[in-house]
Amino acid sequence: MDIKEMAGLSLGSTSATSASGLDFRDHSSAGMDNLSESKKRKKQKKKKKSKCVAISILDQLHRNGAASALPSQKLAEAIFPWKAANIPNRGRSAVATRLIKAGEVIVAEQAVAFVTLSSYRTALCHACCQDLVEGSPRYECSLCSYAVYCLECQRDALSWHKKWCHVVASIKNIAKQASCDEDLLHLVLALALSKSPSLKKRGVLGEGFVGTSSDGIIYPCFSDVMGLQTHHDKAKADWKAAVRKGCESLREAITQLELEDEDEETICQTLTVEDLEMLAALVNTNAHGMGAQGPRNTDSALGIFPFVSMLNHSCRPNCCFASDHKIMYVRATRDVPKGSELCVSYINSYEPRATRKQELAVNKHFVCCCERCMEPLHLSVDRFLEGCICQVKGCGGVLIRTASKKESSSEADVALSPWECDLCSSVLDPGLPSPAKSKAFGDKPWELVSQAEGRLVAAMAVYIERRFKEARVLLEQFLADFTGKLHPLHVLLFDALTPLMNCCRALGDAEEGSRICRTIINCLEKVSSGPTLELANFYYCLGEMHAERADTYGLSRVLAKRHMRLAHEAFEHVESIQNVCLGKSTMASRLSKQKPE
Ligand SMILES: C[S@@+](CC[C@H](N)C(=O)[O-])C[C@H]1O[C@@H](n2cnc3c(N)ncnc32)[C@H](O)[C@@H]1O
Repeated sequence: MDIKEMAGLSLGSTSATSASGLDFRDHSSAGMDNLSESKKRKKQKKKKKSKCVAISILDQLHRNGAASALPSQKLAEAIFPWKAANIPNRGRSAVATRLIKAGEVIVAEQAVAFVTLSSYRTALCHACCQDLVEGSPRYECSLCSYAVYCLECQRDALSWHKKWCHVVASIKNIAKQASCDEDLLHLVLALALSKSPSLKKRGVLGEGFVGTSSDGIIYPCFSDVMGLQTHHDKAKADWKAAVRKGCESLREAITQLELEDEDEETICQTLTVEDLEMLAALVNTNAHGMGAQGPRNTDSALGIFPFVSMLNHSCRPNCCFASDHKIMYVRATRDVPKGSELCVSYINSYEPRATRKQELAVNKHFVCCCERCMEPLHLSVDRFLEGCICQVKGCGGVLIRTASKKESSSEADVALSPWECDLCSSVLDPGLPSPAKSKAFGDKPWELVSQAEGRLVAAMAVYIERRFKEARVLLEQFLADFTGKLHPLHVLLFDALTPLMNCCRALGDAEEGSRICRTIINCLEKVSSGPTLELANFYYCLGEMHAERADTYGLSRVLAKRHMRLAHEAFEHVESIQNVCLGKSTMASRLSKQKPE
C-alpha cells in the first residue's frame, strides 16, 4: 500500500521531495528579504547542514503511518484498561481488556500542546492551564500582548516564551490576513514547538517527562502526535487555502528568528509550510476542548492528547472527558464489558441522525458508523427526534421521512421524501395532492415541521435579545401549538425548553421553571445513554429552583420542607453524576445545606 494512503493523506500540492523533508521551498526566501547578506549566508550554511540530519514532521508522519500503534502504546497499555485494535469503518479503536466499571479512568493524559482560546486569553495561565481568578497576580507579556502566566509559572515560561514571542505576536495579524482561525494557528505553533529539544530540557512541558507515565498519567511525546489521523484531503478548499496562507506567513515569521541554538536547526530550519499545514489538519481532527473547570462551564482551551484521540466517536458514548488543568481524564460513564469499544461523543447527541451525520461529515470529515447510527431507524430513539405523531384515529404511531431511513440522501431527496407511519404504515407524500377535505398539518408533516422551524427561529430571535417576557409568550405558544403533533422528544420541542426555562427563571417563576426543567431531564434521560455533565447541569438548575421556592416568603412549612427535599434529591443526582464523570463532586456543601429535616 502507498504510504500516503496508509496515513490517510492526499497531499495535494506537496511534492515528493518536500514530503521527505529535504526540500526548502521558495516560501523560505520571502522571510529572508530583510536579512543582511551575511545573515543570509549564515542561514544558508545552516540549511545545508540540516539537510543531512533533519527529519520533517511530514516525514515522521509517513514513517509512523496513521494506521499503526502510537509509539507510546505499550506504555498506555500498561496503565490503562484497553488496547488499540482496528475496527472496520472506524479505524483504530480503544477496546476494553477487562470489565471497566462506571466512573473508572480509562485515559489520563497530559496535553502535548495546548492553547487558551482567544476569548479566554486572560482567564487561564498559558503554561499550567490554571484558572487566573480576576484580580489575581499574573504576568502578561507586553511585547506580544498574548501570553499570560500565573506567578508560579512566570519565570520558566517567560524564558521559553521570549524565544518565540515575536512569532506569537504576529499570529493575530497573520490570521486576519489569511482569514484563518487565530486559535488554530496558535495551536499549530505550540505543537510545532513541542518538538523542541530545549523545551524538553527545561521541563516547560510539565511535571512528567515526555514519553513516560507516572501516577497513572501518561506524558506522550511528539512522535505519538505524528501517529494520529488527519483528514487533510477531505477539508474544504477554502479552509485549505486559508490555512496554507496562514502557514506560509507563520513559517516566514519562524524562519526570521535567529536562535543560534538547537531549536534553530530542529525547528526554524526544518519546518516546511507543508509540515505546518499537516499540523493544522491534525489539530482539526484531534484537538479536544479543555479548561471547563471550576465555575466555568465551557471550553476555554484546546489541546492535543494522542491517547484520548484513540477514542472513536459514538452518538451513544460510554465514556466522557473532563480536563483538569493540562491533564485530560476520560472516564467510563457506564460499565463496559471486556472486548467492547470505548467511545466518547464529539458532538451534541440530542440531534436527529441526519443532522449529527451532517455535522460529523462537514466538520470532522467522516461518515459516522456508530452503533446508534447503524441501527434501523424504525427501531431507534432517533425516529422520535425527527418524528411527527400519526394523526390517523387511534394510531399514535410516529411518522418519519422515508429518506431518513436511507444511508445518504441529498437535501432535495429529503425535502421531497414521503413520510411513513411506523405503526399503521400510512404514507403521506408531498409529491401527491393531499385529500381535498383535509387542511390539517397531520396530513402534511413536512409543512408542520417547516412551520415549527419558522416559529422557533422567531421566538429565539426575541430570546437572544433577552426580551424574556415576550420570548416566554412566544415559546409557550410554540409548545402549545406543536405538542401532540411533533413527537414529545422532537428536537424542535426540546430546543424550545431550555430558553423557556431560562425565561421563567429570569422572570422569577421558579415553579414553572422547575416543571420545564423536569421535562428537559426526562427527554435527556430517554435519549442519552448514561450520565452526562449536561444532565448534571439540569439537575443542578432543578435543585436551585426548588431551593429558591423553599425560601419563598410566606410559604407554608409543609411546602417549604417538600421543596427542600426535592432540592436535596436533585443535588444528590448532581453528586452521583459528577462522581462518575469527574471522579469527584462539588456538591458536598450544597447537600449539607439542603439536608431535609
Ligand atoms: C480522533 S480519531 C479516532 C481514532 C482513529 N480511529 C484512528 O484510527 O486514529 C477520529 C477519526 O476516527 C474515525 N472515527 C471516529 N469515530 C468514528 C465513527 N463513529 N464512525 C466512523 N469513523 C470514526 C474518523 O476517521 C475520525 O476522523
